[in-house]
Amino acid sequence: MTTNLFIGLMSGTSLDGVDGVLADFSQGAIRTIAAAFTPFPADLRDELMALQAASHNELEREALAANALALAYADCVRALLPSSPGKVAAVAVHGQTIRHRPELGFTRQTNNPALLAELTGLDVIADFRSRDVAAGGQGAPLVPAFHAAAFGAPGTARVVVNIGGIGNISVLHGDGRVTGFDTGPGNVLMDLWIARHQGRAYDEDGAWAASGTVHRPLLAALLDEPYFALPAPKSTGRDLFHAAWLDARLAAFHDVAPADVQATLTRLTAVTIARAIRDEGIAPDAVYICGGGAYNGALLRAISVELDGVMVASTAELNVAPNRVEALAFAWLGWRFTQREPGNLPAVTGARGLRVLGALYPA
Ligand SMILES: Nc1ncnc2c1ncn2[C@@H]1O[C@H](COP(=O)(O)OP(=O)(O)OP(=O)(O)O)[C@@H](O)[C@H]1O
Ligand SMILES: CC(=O)N[C@H]1[C@@H]2OC[C@@H](O2)[C@@H](O)[C@@H]1O[C@H](C)C(=O)O
Repeated sequence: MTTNLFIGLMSGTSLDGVDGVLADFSQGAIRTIAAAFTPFPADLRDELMALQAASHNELEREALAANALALAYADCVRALLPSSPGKVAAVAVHGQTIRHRPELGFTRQTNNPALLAELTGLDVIADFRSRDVAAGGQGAPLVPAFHAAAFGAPGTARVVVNIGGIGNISVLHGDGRVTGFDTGPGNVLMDLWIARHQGRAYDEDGAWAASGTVHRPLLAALLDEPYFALPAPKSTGRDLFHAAWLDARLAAFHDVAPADVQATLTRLTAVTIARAIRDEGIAPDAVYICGGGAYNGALLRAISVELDGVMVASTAELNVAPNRVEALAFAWLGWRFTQREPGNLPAVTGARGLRVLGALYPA
C-alpha cells in the first residue's frame, strides 16, 4: 500500500552531518514523526570541505566521497525506520553541495542515490536543484515553498529565516505571495573563525562573540561585498564565502582581537539578514528563525536589535524544532515529486516556470 510517509535527509553547507526526519503528509497535514542526526566521520567532513574548491583528481575523489556520503545517509535512515508506523514511500535526499554555479548553468550536489536505494531497499528521490537551474533559475533557495505551506497564515505577513552555513529568507506576504533569497553568510564564517582560534566546530550560544565587541570599520569592510547589494533572485555558498574571502578582508585589520572579529562576524550575519528583510518593504508580524543559527543566542539578540520592534522567535513557536525544518522541507519536496507537483517558486529562484523537482531511483 502506498503511504504518505517520507524520510527527508539534509546535509548542508555547515558540513556537520545529516539531519533526517520521518514525516507524514496524509490529508494535507505536515507532521513530523521522528528526527535523527548522523554526524559525518571526520575524514568525510574533511574531504567534503576539500571538494568545495578545485583540487587534484577531484572526479575520483568526488565519486568516493559520494559513496561514503550514501553510507551516512543510510545510517540516518536506519535510525528513523523503527519509528515508522507503515512502509516509507520514499527517501528524499538533498545530497552535499560541493559547487553552486547557476550563472554557469550548474549546481552540484554530490550523492550516490543508487547506492542509497540499494542500502535501504527504498525508493530514493534526489537531485532537487538541477531542474530549476535548467529552467534558468538559481536552483536555490528551495525551502520558501515549504515555509509557505508549513508556516504561512493567510492575511499575515511573516518571515522565515534559515541560518545554516548560509542564510536565506522566505518572505510570506499577507496577500499570499512568497519571495526570498540567500542573504549571505549564516554561520559559515563564525564556524571557520572559532575553528581556527579555538579548535571548536561552532560558537556555542554565541558566547565567544558575546565576549567581544563589534569592530565598526571591519564590519563596514565586510558589508562592502557586492553580493549583499545584488537584487534577487540570488543564491550563494562556499563558492564565495570561504576562508580566502575572510582573510582578504581581514588583511587590513590585523590588530583586531579574535573575539572582536567573532563579534563582528556575528553582527554581519544579523545585519545582512535584517537589511534583507527591511528591503522587502513589509512590516512582518514576526520573524521566525530556523537552522542551527537559531541556537546562537548572541546572534538572535543581534537580529532583534537590528529589527527593532519586530518579534523574533524560533520556528519552535510554530511547532517545528529549528534543526528539523530543512530535512522536513526535503521530505515535503519528495512528497511533491511523487504527486508530480512543482517544488520551486519562480518568483524566488528566477526559473522560467514551475517545475517538478527531483529524480527517482526506484527501490
Ligand atoms: N548550540 C549552538 N550554538 C551556536 N551555534 C549553533 C548551535 N547549534 C548549531 N549551531 C550552528 O548551526 C550550524 C549548523 O546549522 P545547520 O545544520 O542548519 O546548517 P546546514 O544545514 O549545514 O547549512 P545550510 O542551511 O546552509 O545548508 C553549526 O555549524 C553551528 O554554526
Ligand atoms: C546550493 C545550496 O545547497 N544552497 C543551500 C545553502 O544553504 C542555505 C542556502 O544556501 C540555500 O540556498 C540552500 O539550502 C536551502 C535548504 C534551500 O534550498 O532553501
